[in-house]
Amino acid sequence: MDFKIKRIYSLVFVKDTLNKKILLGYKKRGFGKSKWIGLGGKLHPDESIIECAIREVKEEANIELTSVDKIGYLEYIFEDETNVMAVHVFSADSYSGEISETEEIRPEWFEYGSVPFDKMWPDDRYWFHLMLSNKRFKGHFLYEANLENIKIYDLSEVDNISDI
Ligand SMILES: CNc1ncnc2c1ncn2[C@@H]1O[C@H](COP(=O)(O)OP(=O)(O)OP(=O)(O)O)[C@@H](O)[C@H]1O
Repeated sequence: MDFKIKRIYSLVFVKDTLNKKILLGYKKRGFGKSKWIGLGGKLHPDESIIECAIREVKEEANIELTSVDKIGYLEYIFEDETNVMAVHVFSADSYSGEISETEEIRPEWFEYGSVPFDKMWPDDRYWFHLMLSNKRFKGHFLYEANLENIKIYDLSEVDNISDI
């Protein structure tokens, strides 16, 4: 039998909607090292996924989100791995404080048209346009064991947050 253990994560995209810019973080260590990613991380025991999103953004970029909107759900399966990553995706367009670099992440603003896909997780190319245009979506991606190639995937837009 093939048991999979689900690990739950938040993934937060802070947007400057006026200037059409998105905040990404250069991951300095750990899983996804040297990639540009959204902010976020593992759900801690006894916190909600929204609390997790807010905590991770504070830990990684030193800002306090004042609104978060749940916009997506993604599952990642890696060949030869027992863990499934279940990722709750959020967008946020208001915060307090000054964005600054932390031990784990170097945050930087990118114009919507200049997102560095070649230095990001390959699946981001599939759903980023949905996230940038405020669509809601869900999807599953099966990665080869090398963590570079996507073997199969599905992705769909959803109308309702409750369908995510
Ligand atoms: C495979 N394709 C992927 N595409 C897009 N984004 C991906 C991703 N895989 C992971 N992510 C995100 O990257 C962050 C890692 O978080 P990660 O560093 O592992 O968590 P956390 O900060 O809790 O860990 P440590 O405290 O360092 O152990 C987390 O937001 C997660 O959603």
